[in-house]
Amino acid sequence: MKTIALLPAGSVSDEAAKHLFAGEDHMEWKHHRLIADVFQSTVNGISDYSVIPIENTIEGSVSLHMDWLVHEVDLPMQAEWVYPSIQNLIGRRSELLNGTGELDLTRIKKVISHPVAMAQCLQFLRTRMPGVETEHVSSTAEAVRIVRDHPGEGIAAIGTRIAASNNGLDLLATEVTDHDNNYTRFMLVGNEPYTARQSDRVKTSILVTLPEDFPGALHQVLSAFAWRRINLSRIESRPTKKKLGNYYFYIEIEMSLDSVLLPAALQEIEAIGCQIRVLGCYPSFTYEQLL
Ligand SMILES: O=C(O)C(=O)Cc1ccccc1
Repeated sequence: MKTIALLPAGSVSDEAAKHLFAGEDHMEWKHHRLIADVFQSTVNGISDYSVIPIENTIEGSVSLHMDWLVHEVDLPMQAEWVYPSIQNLIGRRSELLNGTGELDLTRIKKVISHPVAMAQCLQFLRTRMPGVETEHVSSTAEAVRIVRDHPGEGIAAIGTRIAASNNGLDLLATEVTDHDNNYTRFMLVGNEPYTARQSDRVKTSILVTLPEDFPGALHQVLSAFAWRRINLSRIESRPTKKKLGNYYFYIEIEMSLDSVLLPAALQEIEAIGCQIRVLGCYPSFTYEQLL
């Protein structure tokens, strides 16, 4: 049996996780309100894996979660997959009717949601509810729960269909994300390899800290991959949190650590004085692969 820690039932993470483990029996789901508690559950051995949203088509990196993976916990990455998030505006229809019985979204005083979900719907909010107050909460599922528990206060949530139905609320508007092709990338982290499915695409994620006072160090790092024709799918700089102006680079490599080429490239990078931390080597799944 596998135990998975994740955000609450009805969150996008919940939908996405069911998708990765579709067809698996004997799963136990441990839902947590806060992403910190999701991580902690796996660190403490209460769950085998944590499900972490790490990147979104519109918002880019979910920096808070990436930083947790780097600074707060040491849990290897075991699988990544993408999932389309479809967001909806959720509330109580009966509280928002105008004199002629029509739904009037401008009666909504405040919209609450997870910051990534909110960012996906900003245009919608701006055009349909100009000037509406917005507030971030820990997940879309939590937002819907708050709306359920505060009737008559003019609050609506952005969240999933399933969360609306779980909480007996109405879909005030469906599919309210500003762009189609709105995907979120999720990472499964934990101490055991993920073996439920195989993918022919295997990636390796590393953190590279450059030596100080070494002009052109980043160029050398990149060239170690370039001349071997190793493809990189992401490179991002993040503060080390130790000194202002010090950064590490998060790099995703389209190659397994078991290959001949990649360990050689990493050795070359270490030889110029860089520090490397391998965050994981894992299968990568597209949405279609998991259908
Ligand atoms: O809040 C949720 O439902 C989450 O799982 C986080 C999230 C929010 C929006 C897109 C993807 C993940």
